[in-house]
Amino acid sequence: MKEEIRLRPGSAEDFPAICDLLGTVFHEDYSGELKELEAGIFEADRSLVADDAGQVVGHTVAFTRDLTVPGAIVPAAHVSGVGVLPTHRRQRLLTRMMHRQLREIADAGREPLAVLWATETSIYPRFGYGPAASRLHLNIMNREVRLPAPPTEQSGRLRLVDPIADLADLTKVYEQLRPERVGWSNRDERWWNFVLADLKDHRDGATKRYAVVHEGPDGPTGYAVWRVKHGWTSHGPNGEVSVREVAAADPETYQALWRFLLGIDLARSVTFRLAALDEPLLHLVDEPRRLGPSLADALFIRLVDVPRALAARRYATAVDVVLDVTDPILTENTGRWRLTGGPDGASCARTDDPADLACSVTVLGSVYLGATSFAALAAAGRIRQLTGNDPTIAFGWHRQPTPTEVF
Ligand SMILES: CC(=O)SCCNC(=O)CCNC(=O)[C@H](O)C(C)(C)COP(=O)(O)OP(=O)(O)OC[C@H]1O[C@@H](n2cnc3c(N)ncnc32)[C@H](O)[C@@H]1OP(=O)(O)O
Repeated sequence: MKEEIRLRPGSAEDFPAICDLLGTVFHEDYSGELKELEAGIFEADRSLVADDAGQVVGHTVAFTRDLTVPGAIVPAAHVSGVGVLPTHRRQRLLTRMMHRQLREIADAGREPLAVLWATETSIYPRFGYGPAASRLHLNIMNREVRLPAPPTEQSGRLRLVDPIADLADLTKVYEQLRPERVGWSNRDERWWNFVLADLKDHRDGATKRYAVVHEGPDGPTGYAVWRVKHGWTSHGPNGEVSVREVAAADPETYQALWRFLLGIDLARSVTFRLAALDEPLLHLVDEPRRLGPSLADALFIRLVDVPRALAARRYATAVDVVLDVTDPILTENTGRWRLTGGPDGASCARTDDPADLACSVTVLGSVYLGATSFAALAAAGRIRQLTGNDPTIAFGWHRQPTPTEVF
């Protein structure tokens, strides 16, 4: 009789087989540079493999990182590297791996949240992950948009740097901004290397990565990272600038960086895949239409420990609401929870009081970052509002999340 496929913790010895599996499921070559890069962030003790008689046929990993949420930085399991071999699909291996991984995260007790990027939007809501942050993909006709003229008295200047050699400047800015930027993850040296990696296979004929730092009187106030793909048509130059990341501490820096990126010579388009839904550039150029925005999903959030997660973030206004939550996987989350709090903090505890609204744990994931409203989900029939006590405003936040990296 065939043995059941068993789930077991991964180990350093499994790493080559895991890379082979990721290469097969993501249709990418996971040998060479990419394998080395993955090795730098691999957490063997948080990887989970499906083992079919000694063959790795499924995998997932949870990276140990923190995530900025409204008003706080919270430990969040960053789930990634999910795949099942084509020969083993639709046999519930993903389902088993997701259930086990969530149970392990919950039992370890470090992280009240899990977060991921999905290859297909429909995969993860069934496991309690709600789409919590969207992004804009900008495809900018750079010659068709104008920014306001720069101020005559500029306090800063731009300096071309090497993204790796001058990492200290980028890190300084990133760390200064991170507490306020919902959707940002902490980056130690390993993660900076991962994010800024410049694999030849990923360049698609473009240049290496460049970076520019905006230097103010007291040090760096922002940076941008990009590359350019050379292009030429019968009309002349047709280069494409591909922006990886822009971070700016103030409006002058933001304008200076975008003026620079949109003005790169010999380029006729600028793409930026990780713009926020309320990206300030939309309010800066004279022709926002020419930014060519299209909507895409970004972060999915899973509340692993509902009361701890709800108490960890802050709320835009005072809130006192009883939520009736359903969680078929981590059943300890199921039941009624009273959330009280506001802009200075919150607490959440079990209650027998009647509920103001009833929803799934997936819905709580969707509203957690303040980007999706309870009211919109109620209008879609995803929430049952049972009383007039509607927490939509309290759960909102003044800025949309700004996802900065796909992990
Ligand atoms: C965070 C990340 O790493 S995202 C990366 C996800 N990985 C990929 O996209 C790589 C390519 N795909 C795969 O490796 C696999 O198809 C997986 C991992 C997505 C699914 O693995 P499986 O073991 O086949 O999933 P499983 O059998 O547990 O299916 C569970 C349910 O999800 C559904 N489902 C599975 N894959 C998909 C998909 N790609 N799109 C939509 N629904 C899906 C199944 O239909 C099933 O639904 P049901 O419970 O109603 O019957």
